[in-house]
Amino acid sequence: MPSIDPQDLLEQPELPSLHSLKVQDNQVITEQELAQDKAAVAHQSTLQPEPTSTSIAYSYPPPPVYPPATPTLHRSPIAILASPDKGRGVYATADIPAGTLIDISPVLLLTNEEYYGGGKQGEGKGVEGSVLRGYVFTWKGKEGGMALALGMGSLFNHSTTPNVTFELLTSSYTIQYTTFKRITSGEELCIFYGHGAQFEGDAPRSPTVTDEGEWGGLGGLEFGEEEYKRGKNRKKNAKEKMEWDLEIVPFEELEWERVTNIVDPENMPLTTFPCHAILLPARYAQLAFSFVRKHAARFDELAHLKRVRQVDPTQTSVGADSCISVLLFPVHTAPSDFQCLLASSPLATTLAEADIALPEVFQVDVPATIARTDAQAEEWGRVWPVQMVHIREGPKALPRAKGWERAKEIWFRREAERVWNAAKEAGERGEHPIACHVSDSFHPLVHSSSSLPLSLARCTDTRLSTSNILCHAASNAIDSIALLDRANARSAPLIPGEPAPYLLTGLTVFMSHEPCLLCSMSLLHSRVRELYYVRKSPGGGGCGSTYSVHENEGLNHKFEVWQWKGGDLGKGVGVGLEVELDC
Ligand SMILES: C[S@@+](CC[C@H](N)C(=O)[O-])C[C@H]1O[C@@H](n2cnc3c(N)ncnc32)[C@H](O)[C@@H]1O
Repeated sequence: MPSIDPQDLLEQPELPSLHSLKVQDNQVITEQELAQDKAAVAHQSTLQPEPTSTSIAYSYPPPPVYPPATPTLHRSPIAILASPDKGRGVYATADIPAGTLIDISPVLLLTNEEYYGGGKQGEGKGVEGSVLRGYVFTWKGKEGGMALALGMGSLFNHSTTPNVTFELLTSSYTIQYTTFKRITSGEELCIFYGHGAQFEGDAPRSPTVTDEGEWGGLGGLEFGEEEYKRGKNRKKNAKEKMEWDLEIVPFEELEWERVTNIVDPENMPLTTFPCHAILLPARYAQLAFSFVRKHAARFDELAHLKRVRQVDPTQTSVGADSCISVLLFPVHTAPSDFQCLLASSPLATTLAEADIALPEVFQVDVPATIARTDAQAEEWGRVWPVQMVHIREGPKALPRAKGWERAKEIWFRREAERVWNAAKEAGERGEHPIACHVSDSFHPLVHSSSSLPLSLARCTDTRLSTSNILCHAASNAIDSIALLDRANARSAPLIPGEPAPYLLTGLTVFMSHEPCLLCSMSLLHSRVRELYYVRKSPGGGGCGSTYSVHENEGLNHKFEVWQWKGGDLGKGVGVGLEVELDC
């Protein structure tokens, strides 16, 4: 455990807070070296430790031998396992993305008096002489002294190439641990105790950070897509790459299809229903309208249609100069005795007075909906003249999306692969093979194929291991986001106008399988922006299979849902995990 605190070193150079301080190699440390050391350790807290040739070493006692695994009730995908040479260690039980807050440990403060037992530093009196020497952090709060992290926080081992950073939060008396690289399942989670950390039993060494490249920080997410690599290699400069990123992949070429029952009105095919109509000389039209108004169940049923159609008089037996067809009633709502009513109507009387026989009523198919484009109006108008209302015209109309930016398309494919593999791994661990990942949403202004949205939570179903039927993957993910929010660990949105962090507002969810009805409702209540799943869950899915929670008219939030249709192309996404949802 780092018994050295960056602030402490900076503020109290004469009293570096080492528990067992020995000077290695060089007996004398120059001020310059000390300053370098302080800067290097301070830098560690900003995830950028610098290699140093420091000769300070901190001696840690060897650990006792522990059982292979220590039980713990923990929400992060981490476990306490015996490490080959470091006692116990903290290990990832699932892939954890960079930037995931994995633990918040409360601390127990010890005064300097208690810690040093009234003696001097290095004398080994008091707590310093106990095994806790290897566990305390130098506390930088106003109280000073030492802090013992309770729980998981005391179990992170040291590495010169750590993957977890920590922050001492003096106001809440906690320490927060956050991954700063992507961690694969099974990997040990280590922090950096400080340059010069020396473990008893180690051969004397001059600690150095050998692989600077390992330090990625939050911005250094790797990007493994073949397509991207190919594209990137092809593109010579930043401008070319940006253009390549922003090229639009048309909807028809995407490996995803939208799960929706809502038909896009502009692409809607012509549908019709039968209507009763009558052929009349035009001057009697008003009488026909009055008749319809008097007897129609609902007059507005035909509001999207023009009520009359011009007819070529040479084609009719009515024999009028201007002849029209007039719509009377839709067949399905016409009064059953309307022919009798018509025969005794003012229209019939007036026609008789003009010595015109009452024309026969005939049936005609008419468009079932209003036209939304000029093309629809023209095509459908040949069936029967139809009203038209443009929905995407005028100065405020947004241009219609034709597809996704290539970078976005690559991201979605990669996330589909990741969530599918996470589900597979969960299955191999004996869980239900279902996974759910939550990320910031893609925005072409701030993201590119080499700077993709940040992943915020990666969870799998844990119903079996927790014996808790509520621990579905999506519920676990919603919980993880709530954990981040409780810790105030989410950053403000980068894009102006984007919602501030609140539940899953503005976030994108990837799932291996369509969520069950319960999880679909949880996602809806969480105000999720969009959901992408690989496989449908025909037995109990709530976003397309048994129900479409995401576009239910009666609910106060809607979100887009897309399903992977890439089949088993690529890397086997969508193959081999049949899941029977039991709810
Ligand atoms: C904070 S504890 C870490 C948890 C500890 N391994 C345990 O089982 O309780 C620090 C102790 O772990 C051991 N340790 C941590 N990092 C180590 C490393 N890189 N090599 C050897 N031992 C290490 C040392 O015994 C040290 O005193």
